[in-house]
Amino acid sequence: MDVLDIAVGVLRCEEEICLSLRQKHQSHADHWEFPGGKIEAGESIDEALKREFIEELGVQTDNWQPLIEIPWVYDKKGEEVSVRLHVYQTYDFDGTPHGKEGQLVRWFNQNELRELTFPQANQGILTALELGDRYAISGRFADSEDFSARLDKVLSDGIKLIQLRAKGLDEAEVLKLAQDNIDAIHKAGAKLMLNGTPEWLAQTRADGIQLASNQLFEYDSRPIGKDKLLGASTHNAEELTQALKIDADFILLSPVLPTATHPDMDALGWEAFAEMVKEIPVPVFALGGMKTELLNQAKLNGAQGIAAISEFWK
Ligand SMILES: Nc1nc2c([nH]c(=O)n2[C@@H]2O[C@H](COP(=O)(O)OP(=O)(O)OP(=O)(O)O)[C@@H](O)[C@H]2O)c(=O)[nH]1
Repeated sequence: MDVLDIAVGVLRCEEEICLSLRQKHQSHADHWEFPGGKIEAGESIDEALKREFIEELGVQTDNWQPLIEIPWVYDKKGEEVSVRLHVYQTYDFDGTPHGKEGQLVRWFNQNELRELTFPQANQGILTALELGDRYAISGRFADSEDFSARLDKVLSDGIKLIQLRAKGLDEAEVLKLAQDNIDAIHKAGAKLMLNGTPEWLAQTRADGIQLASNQLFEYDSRPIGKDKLLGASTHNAEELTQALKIDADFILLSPVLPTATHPDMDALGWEAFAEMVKEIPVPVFALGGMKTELLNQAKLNGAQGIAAISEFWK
């Protein structure tokens, strides 16, 4: 099947994002979209974005940075159409965006986006915009006071996504840790993922659950509501497929590099990681041997960012 390569641009101004409403004669009529369009033969993604923003919105743009790449297959009047959305973002533009093709163009605050109707493939873009590029997983701690102190350090480092993982503790102890620390996490504008079950999640104000790879196969469909985040931990193609089947919002793929936490597992390496991520329409964090200085390399290989225990949990 031929794949249509589409350049998609997230134009940002402080907390706001510029969207266009698709018109009656287009597919996905009356859905909001990030402006963009098909990449023409011989054009780079950057050139396509600059051209589309002049043609559709009358603005000059620059400094486009990659956000996420989304492979998707749409059904168009009974025929399968395969697209690859190359999603980039920028804050750098000149002029006032307006609908040059008669379309409605509007700025929305980022936290209004979940209320709007988008083409289905855009779910991964919304998640990519909401999650940061560093995901801290809790490691060792002596007691609850020590946990809070280490968590404070993570938050003061500006990390916005944290997983509470405490394998030695029972349900009541994990839930208590979540309850005792959730206000500090939310105050810092961060989100808490529980390494646990949907039942645990229901008893807390945590923002989502992170399912271990073996848990993924306990479900045939998404085990929690859309108002919470579903993270899936994976190591191979089979687990990735299952993660998508149960509608995970984002994925951890590991081990990318050798890691002391799982010395028995072979590392994937960046090349295999990038190949696998290319097939995934939601954000994927690289895990295993990750260090802050590898963040750019992770992004170049298609990752949302890096996840780590020892690098972030000091
Ligand atoms: N520009 C843009 N396209 C998107 C988004 N999400 C998404 O699935 N797409 C899909 O990517 C394709 C965009 O192609 P286009 O903008 O050049 O073409 P078009 O509207 O004339 O396409 P059509 O032939 O599907 O009506 C469409 O199939 C569209 O549904 C998005 O946020 N922005």
